[in-house]
Amino acid sequence: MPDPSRLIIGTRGSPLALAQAHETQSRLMIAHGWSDERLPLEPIKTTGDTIQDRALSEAGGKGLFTKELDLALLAGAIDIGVHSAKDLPTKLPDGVVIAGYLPREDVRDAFISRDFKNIGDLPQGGIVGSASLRRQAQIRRLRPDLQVTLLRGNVQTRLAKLEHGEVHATLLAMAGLRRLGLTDHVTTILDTDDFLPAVGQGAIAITIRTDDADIRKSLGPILDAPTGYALAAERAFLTVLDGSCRTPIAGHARLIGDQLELRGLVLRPDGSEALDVLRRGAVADAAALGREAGLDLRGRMPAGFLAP
Ligand SMILES: NCc1[nH]cc(CCC(=O)O)c1CC(=O)O
Repeated sequence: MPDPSRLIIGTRGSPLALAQAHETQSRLMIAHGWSDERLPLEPIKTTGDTIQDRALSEAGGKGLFTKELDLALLAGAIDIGVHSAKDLPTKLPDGVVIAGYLPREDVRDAFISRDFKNIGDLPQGGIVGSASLRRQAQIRRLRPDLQVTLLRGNVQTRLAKLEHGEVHATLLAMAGLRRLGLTDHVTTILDTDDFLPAVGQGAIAITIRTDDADIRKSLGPILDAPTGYALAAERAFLTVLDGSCRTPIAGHARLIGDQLELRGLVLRPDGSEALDVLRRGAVADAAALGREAGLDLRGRMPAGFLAP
């Protein structure tokens, strides 16, 4: 086993990002018996962290959260990047690859409200806050009468805005709430059959320099193979459909025995139309499964379905 004197963990500075970096750090400490001094955290501010006034889909999308970490990795300022897999673009810069994923957390979304039990219980014309096109479109699909407003900021900020009555309800990933110890706020957990998560939701991806065999080896014991298969299918699915980050897309794969099952969904932003796909296949063909599911959906889409 390679034994670097230090393995620098790059992370964003948000509370959720730091929680994920700490989880990575403690898994490495346990796996190798290393001290935390050998696994320093290096918080890095990203462009995405500084944009608060617009939807990120307008400002340039997912890469805004990862570019600075990619550059730090390539410059050798950090040895690994810890990311929410959900926020990682399908295409990473040359020289950066995903080494793998930590065991996946809860993939589901949570409905959170002070006064109402679930989406169906919200009053006519009620206000739901979410910055996610996927959540906005699925809410509109279920309840065309609701008003959906942009609710940005980190998880704690959004919960505070809900508390102050800015919106009747919001949706957040269970994974983030669990990692932050905030599950007390959850009103109802939404089943994946009713509300499909984002590709990668609940998974932590670790990026490395492509040629860094030693670091890759050090990560081996903490990476989770089943999560890797599911994410290979989901990310291949997203890659086929990823013409625009303004298209609401959802996708979730899970292992059933040695089979992988993938559900995918694309919607019009106003929720007026949705197309879904369900595929099963061998784990070994995870990426092909995802690609075929994406191509299937693409073939069924009416012209103009994918936002430009
Ligand atoms: N885009 C923000 C983001 N990125 C990852 C998570 C939560 C953790 C996860 O989904 O893995 C969140 C917050 C949320 O969607 O509630």
